[in-house]
Amino acid sequence: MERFYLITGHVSRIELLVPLGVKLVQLRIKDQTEAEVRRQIARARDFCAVEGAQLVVNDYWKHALDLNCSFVHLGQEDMDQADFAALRRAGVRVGLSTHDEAELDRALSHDPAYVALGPVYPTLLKKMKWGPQGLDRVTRWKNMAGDTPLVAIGGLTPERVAGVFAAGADSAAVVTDIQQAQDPEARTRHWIKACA
Ligand SMILES: Cc1ncc(COP(=O)(O)OP(=O)(O)O)c(N)n1
Ligand SMILES: Cc1ncsc1CCOP(=O)(O)O
Ligand SMILES: [Mg+2]
Repeated sequence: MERFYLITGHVSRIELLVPLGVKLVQLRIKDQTEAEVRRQIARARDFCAVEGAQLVVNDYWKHALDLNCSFVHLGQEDMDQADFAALRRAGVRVGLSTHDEAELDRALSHDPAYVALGPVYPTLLKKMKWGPQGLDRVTRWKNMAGDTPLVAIGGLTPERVAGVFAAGADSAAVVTDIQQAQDPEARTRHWIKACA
C-alpha cells in the first residue's frame, strides 16, 4: 500500500498536489450539493486517471458506483447505509474507519482494502468522541488486522510519520497539516520525502 495518503476537501487541491507525486488521494467533500459532489468526483476521477494516482471517494459510495470510481472510504455510520455486495460486484475497493476493537472486528468482516485507525494524535479537523489513540494502539491494530493494510490518521505531520510506520502502520493519512499549510505544495513535497 502507498505510504503517503493525502486527503483533500476539493478537487482543485487534487489538481494542485497530485502532480507533485501523490499516488493515493482521497476526495473528502463535506457540505456541498449533490450536483457539486458529482461534478467534483467526476473531475477528480478523470484527473487521477491521467496522473496515474488512485482516487478514493469518501462517503459518497453511490456516486462512486455511478461514476465508475474504483475505491471508496467509509466510516462506521457510512457503513450502516452502504451496499457492500453492490460495491464488491462492481470491483470497488473499500477502506474503513475504526476506533475501537468492536469497530475493527466489524470492519474486518467486510474484507476491506485497508482499515484506518484514528485519531492517532489530537486532530483539529473535527470534534470526535475518540481521544488520541497513541502509537501502542497502532501496533495493536497492526497485530489484529493481520494482512489487511493499516492506515494511521489524525494529527499526523512529517515529523510524526517515522513513529507511526515504526509502530506498524502501512500508510499515513493527512488532512490538516497540508490543508492549513502556508505553502501546501512545499508541505506535500516534505510529506512525500518523509514517507519515502
Ligand atoms: C483514511 C481515512 N480514515 C478515516 C476517515 C474518516 O472517515 P469517517 O469516520 O467517515 O469521517 P469523515 O471523514 O467522513 O468525516 C477518512 N475519511 N479517511
Ligand atoms: C477524519 C478523521 N478520522 C480520524 S482522525 C481524522 C482527522 C483527520 O486527520 P488530520 O488531523 O490530519 O486532519
Ligand atoms: Mg465518512
